[in-house]
Amino acid sequence: MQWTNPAFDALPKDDRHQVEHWGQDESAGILICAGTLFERLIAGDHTLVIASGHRAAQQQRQLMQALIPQLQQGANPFFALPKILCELLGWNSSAACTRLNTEQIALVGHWHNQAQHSPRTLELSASLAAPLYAGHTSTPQVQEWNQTTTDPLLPEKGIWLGQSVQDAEGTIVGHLALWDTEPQTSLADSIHLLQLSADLVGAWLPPKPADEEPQTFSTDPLTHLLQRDALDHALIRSEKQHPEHDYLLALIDIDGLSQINHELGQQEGDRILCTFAAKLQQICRPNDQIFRFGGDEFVLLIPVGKQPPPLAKRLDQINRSMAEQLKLPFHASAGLALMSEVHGNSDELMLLTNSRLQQTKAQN
Ligand SMILES: Nc1nc2c(ncn2[C@@H]2O[C@H](COP(=O)(O)OP(=O)(O)OP(=O)(O)O)[C@@H](O)[C@H]2O)c(=O)[nH]1
Repeated sequence: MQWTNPAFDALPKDDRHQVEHWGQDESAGILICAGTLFERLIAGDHTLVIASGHRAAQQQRQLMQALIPQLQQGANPFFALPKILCELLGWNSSAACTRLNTEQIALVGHWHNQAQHSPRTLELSASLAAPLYAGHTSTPQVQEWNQTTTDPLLPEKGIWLGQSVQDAEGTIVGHLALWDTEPQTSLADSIHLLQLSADLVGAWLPPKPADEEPQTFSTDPLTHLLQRDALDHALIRSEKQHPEHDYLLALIDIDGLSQINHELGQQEGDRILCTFAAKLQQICRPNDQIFRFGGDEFVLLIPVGKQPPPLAKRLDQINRSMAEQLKLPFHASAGLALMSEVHGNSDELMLLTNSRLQQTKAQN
């Protein structure tokens, strides 16, 4: 048997002998040598030896080591992954988006030039990822371009890789992307890691409860958020899951929307409602639920792990970022309460959050 292959030739002499010897021995199917995994496929008289890149395996391990602890601490995988992928693969930019509705996606994680950038809502039709959402495909997309594109994130030229994220039922719920003007990394390694990341996120997303009839709920035409009927349903479900699982309910109310409408017009009021809704969505982790409860009221229903999430701090950040973005004074008040405080009674939970909201508003 003659062994010819640049990768094989690059092995130290002793390792080459070991691989050659193993290649002729038909008893064992796998060899690990010099950190590389060799696998043998036999078809008739022909033997094909496949070496799985040592580097790919290392990158996969590093991905798990970086991502899993963050997931355990309650991080949103869509927020965490772009930084992890850029640092592992050496690309300049990465994004992880979730589908908001048929026209919009939420840019949840955005790592660019070694910094995390703010979440925002993007138009799906302008994104290079639009074809990923059009068909139920798990095939990655590769695009190279030399002129300005419609995608607001992309530079004037470069290479873009995109991979859809599907939930357990195969529904496309978002995508991951990498781009760079001149990528220095192997495209094959990058695609491979992007696919693995998408599979991990898909597996991490909460499964839809099997014991329930699928139900459709109305969405609010302005913000595309679920409404009161869906909140009632979610509260009954969380009531049933208590006391094994606790939930944090937040009732959030934009202060002075009627004044904004009066001074700046209804359209500006609408824009503020949509921007605020998108920012609330961006702080939601995969198991969190968000609803538009009334005109200027929103509700978050959040499963609580070992500790309640730092929601009050996140809402403060949203207030600051709204004021900065709108260049207007902006404040939304919140009343928070745990299901365990009211012994699993969701009606009382709503009353408690409402009274806390009123207390907070009275102090502002
Ligand atoms: N632009 C816009 N305004 C809305 C919408 N739905 C409700 N509103 C307005 O939101 C305001 C809600 O009134 P209030 O409950 O008094 O709230 P507020 O003016 O924010 O006052 P506080 O909540 O007490 O701070 C009303 O003026 C409604 O017209 C909407 O979809 N778009």
